[in-house]
Amino acid sequence: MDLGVLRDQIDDIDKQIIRLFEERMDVAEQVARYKIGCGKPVYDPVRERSKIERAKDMATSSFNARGVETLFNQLMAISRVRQYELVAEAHQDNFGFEECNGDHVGAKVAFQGVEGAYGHQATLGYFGKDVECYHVKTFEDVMKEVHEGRADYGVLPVENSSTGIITDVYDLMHLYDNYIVGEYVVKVEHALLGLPGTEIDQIKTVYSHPQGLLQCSRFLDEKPEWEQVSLQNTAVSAQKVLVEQDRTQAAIASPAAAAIYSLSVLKEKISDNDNNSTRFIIIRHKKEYVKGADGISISFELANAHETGSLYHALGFIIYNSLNMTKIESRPIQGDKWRYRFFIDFDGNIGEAPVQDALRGMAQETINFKILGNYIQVE
Ligand SMILES: O=C(O)C(=O)C[C@]1(C(=O)O)C=C[C@@H](O)C=C1
Repeated sequence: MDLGVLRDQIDDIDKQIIRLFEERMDVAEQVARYKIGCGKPVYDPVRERSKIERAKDMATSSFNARGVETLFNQLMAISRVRQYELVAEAHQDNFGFEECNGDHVGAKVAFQGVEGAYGHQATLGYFGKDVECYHVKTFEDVMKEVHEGRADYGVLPVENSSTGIITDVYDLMHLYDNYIVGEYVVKVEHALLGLPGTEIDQIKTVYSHPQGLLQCSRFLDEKPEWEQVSLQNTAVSAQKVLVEQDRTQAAIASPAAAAIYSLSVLKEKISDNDNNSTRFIIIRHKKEYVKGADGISISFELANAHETGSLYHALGFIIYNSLNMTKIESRPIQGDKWRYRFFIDFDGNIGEAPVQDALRGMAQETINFKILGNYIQVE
């Protein structure tokens, strides 16, 4: 047996496959034009399922039947991507998002916590001083302030570099009709704060946001006798220590909070990770994006989540449009056991054709699809 001869045979077969593939794609384009004309959706799962069953039946072994299934799944996925491209050319649409200049002078901005919280730092860092900022109690309150129009913008933490995503905010982003218009990263430098004159040995109770306690777990592991109490916010914790005037209490919060609440820094830099940073999103009750926006966030659910390749197919629209996916998270869907909602970030601007094509494809082939926003990413 000669390898060269066998490879020549494979090359000949491949040539035929390529010719037939191109012929198939030509017909798929005609189907797309027909569908554009009558408004029929590109994706037809019933046709795809019956097509795959028939194709499998034509195979002569069970191994080949599985191969045919994979092959036809891919062929039809590629065919759909091309069809979506043609749909995008026929209907340029920004999914209701409008380009804006991002001017926010005089705007009202809501953040969660109290003055001196990391959310406050993010607000000042992103907007500067020419906005009117105020604080509310919970993340959901921020969502409501923005949704009901009392605030023009809201500021919410979504992710910490050491502990991962802030799950409550992810879940809320899906529930409220608000959109991400920007992001800001705050370097989190936790410190142990107490009343002036307090010795570390006197401490019995330490307050912080659950994330603050988690992010300083190595330091806290050395103090097993301390009671750890979670509060809404790091700055609320500092405020509590000031109000209660009890030297057995301490707070984990920022040095900025120490200055605001007249506390002393008993020990600085107690985070497990020196590079501890929190990413905040800036939200609005408007579908808008600034020129140069280069990051898109979306969320969706899969109708057939337990079918092999369903997530892969949804993500195929990002890959086939040569877009760079930067993040994927999943969250359980409340009340729906073992079902998940996916949150995906990828690079791009909503005005660009490949982005519109990917969005249109995913919107049609997933359920509860939402474009969460298009904004300028922070490195
Ligand atoms: O038959 C159609 O409606 C097509 O668009 C063609 C095709 C295919 O490539 O076979 C592509 C997408 C549909 O989901 C089903 C099948």
